[in-house]
Amino acid sequence: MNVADVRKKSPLVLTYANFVTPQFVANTINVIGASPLMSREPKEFEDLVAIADAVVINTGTLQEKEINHIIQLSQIAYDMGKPVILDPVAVSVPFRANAITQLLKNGHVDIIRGNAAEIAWFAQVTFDSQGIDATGDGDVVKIAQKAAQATGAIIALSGTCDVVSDGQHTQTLDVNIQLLSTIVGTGDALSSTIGAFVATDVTVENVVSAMATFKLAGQKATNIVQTPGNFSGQLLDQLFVIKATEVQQFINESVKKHD
Ligand SMILES: Nc1ncnc2c1ncn2[C@@H]1O[C@H](COP(=O)(O)OP(=O)(O)OP(=O)(O)O)[C@@H](O)[C@H]1O
Ligand SMILES: Cc1ncsc1CCO
Ligand SMILES: [Mg+2]
Repeated sequence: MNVADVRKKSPLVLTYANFVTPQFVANTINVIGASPLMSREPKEFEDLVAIADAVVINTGTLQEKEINHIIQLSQIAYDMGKPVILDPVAVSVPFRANAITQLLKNGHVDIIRGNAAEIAWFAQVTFDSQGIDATGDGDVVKIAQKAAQATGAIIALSGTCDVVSDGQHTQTLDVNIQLLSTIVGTGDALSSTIGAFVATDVTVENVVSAMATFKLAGQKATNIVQTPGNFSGQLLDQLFVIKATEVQQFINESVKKHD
């Protein structure tokens, strides 16, 4: 889907959110024309997944007792035919690595969205990080392709250069918008935005469409404001008004295919 389709369909995105950024994530989903809902209560997962169009699992503040909950949530989504997007925050930290290993083994994930260091963990490539941030350097195209092949999921690697790969088809969007990395939660918001854009179909094209919409909104925001506090609000405003036609033009000009 493109952003016009998202506004028409208004998909309900169910997010198992961390406790740091749910307000920003919910607002992002709302302004693009989709419908946000957050829950961490297993007793209502069946009912919520039944009405959801996509399920996003963010493990940013996961606790041990919740590992089984996210596995259960991903299985319910799979059984009901709803796409699952995983945001594996700081996955290289041992407790998190163990939780995600269990989720991949016993649950089901369609798309993994993370920064370069997080995606490198799935590809078994060394990449420097500092907690939630990727700080290293590496071949992000190769990393995304390897991670897709290792997991069977579509990979959405974000950063200066965004990369989307299913292991065979790979597309990149290399546009530097420094202010996007100053707001904590832009990655979390992007993961849930991807949920909205793949609600009807899990495809590389739909993931690229979500990432391009987000990045172009960021670029337009930096033409208006140059500081993080104002940028955060302006990013939401630009996501609210962005047109599918201008995103398509941005994709035509800036997305490269590496097949
Ligand atoms: N230097 C950069 N230039 C351009 N875009 C960037 C840059 N850094 C991040 N982004 C964009 O910011 C958004 C969030 O990606 P990022 O890789 O920072 O996620 P993250 O590390 O998971 O963030 P968070 O943990 O704060 O949610 C994406 O749309 C990505 O394209
Ligand atoms: C700062 C932080 N800590 C755990 S989750 C999170 C938000 C970024 O994903
Ligand atoms: Mg993140």
